[in-house]
Amino acid sequence: MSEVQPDGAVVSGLSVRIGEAVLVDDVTFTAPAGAITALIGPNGAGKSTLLRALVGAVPLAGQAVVTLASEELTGMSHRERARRVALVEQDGAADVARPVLDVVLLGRTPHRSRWGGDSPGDLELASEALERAGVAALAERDFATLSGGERQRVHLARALVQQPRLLLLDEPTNHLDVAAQLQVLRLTRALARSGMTVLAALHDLNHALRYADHVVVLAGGEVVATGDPRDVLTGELVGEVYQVRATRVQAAGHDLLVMD
Ligand SMILES: Nc1ncnc2c1ncn2[C@@H]1O[C@H](COP(=O)(O)OP(=O)(O)OP(=O)(O)O)[C@@H](O)[C@H]1O
Repeated sequence: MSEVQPDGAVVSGLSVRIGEAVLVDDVTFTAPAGAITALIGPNGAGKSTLLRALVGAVPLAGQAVVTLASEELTGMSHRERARRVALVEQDGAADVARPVLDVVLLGRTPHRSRWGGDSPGDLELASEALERAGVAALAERDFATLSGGERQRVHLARALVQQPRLLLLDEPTNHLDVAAQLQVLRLTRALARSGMTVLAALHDLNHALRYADHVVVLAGGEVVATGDPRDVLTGELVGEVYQVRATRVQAAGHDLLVMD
């Protein structure tokens, strides 16, 4: 499905410049609600920069407008935006010497009054998120002692308790073993099916083909294609964008890309 739904995210004319360098160049696309949009493109294409720009972590150049469910995100305070948008970064903070549960509860910060502590509802959300991310057994562990894959899933749990409408994932399967990759991709699909707008930078094009409903292809900071992954991710386009030989095949009932 790739038709535009009004309650998704609409990004229009988004650019990021640092000094003379144009990292993201006048990017326009839609991420439909209730769907996973895969953001793909070679190393250095601008994927992480774009995701960070959507949470206000890097300044925008020019006249960008970003709306989510018809509300304009650009111009919102950090706190207002954080109630609506969560980002799980590729290598989130690693050296936090606090129990995992406390790290996950940080996701409630934008919803809390300035002086409020953790409510029973917050604790319930945190334990549910730890369960869904497959790391409930780690709740009492010191976050700094976790493996890369465990940390990544705890960061995902933190993003879930933020209860975002728009979930941004930067390489969510990066440090994960194959079983954990599938668990995270299936969880992501379930979140999208429950109405969330998910925008995920993915390196594995076969994950994009299998799990994404919509794809945005970025190269050199520009959008070069958007649409249904099965239409967009042809051998020809992938070959051109990544400068490889790519062929689409069918195996075990799935579309697959084989690269050499
Ligand atoms: N502070 C900076 N100053 C100049 N260039 C930068 C800066 N930060 C990032 N870049 C460059 O911007 C480009 C986009 O980087 P970005 O991390 O967004 O790419 P990406 O698509 O996420 O890459 P990857 O797949 O390798 O994670 C890269 O060429 C990077 O070197």
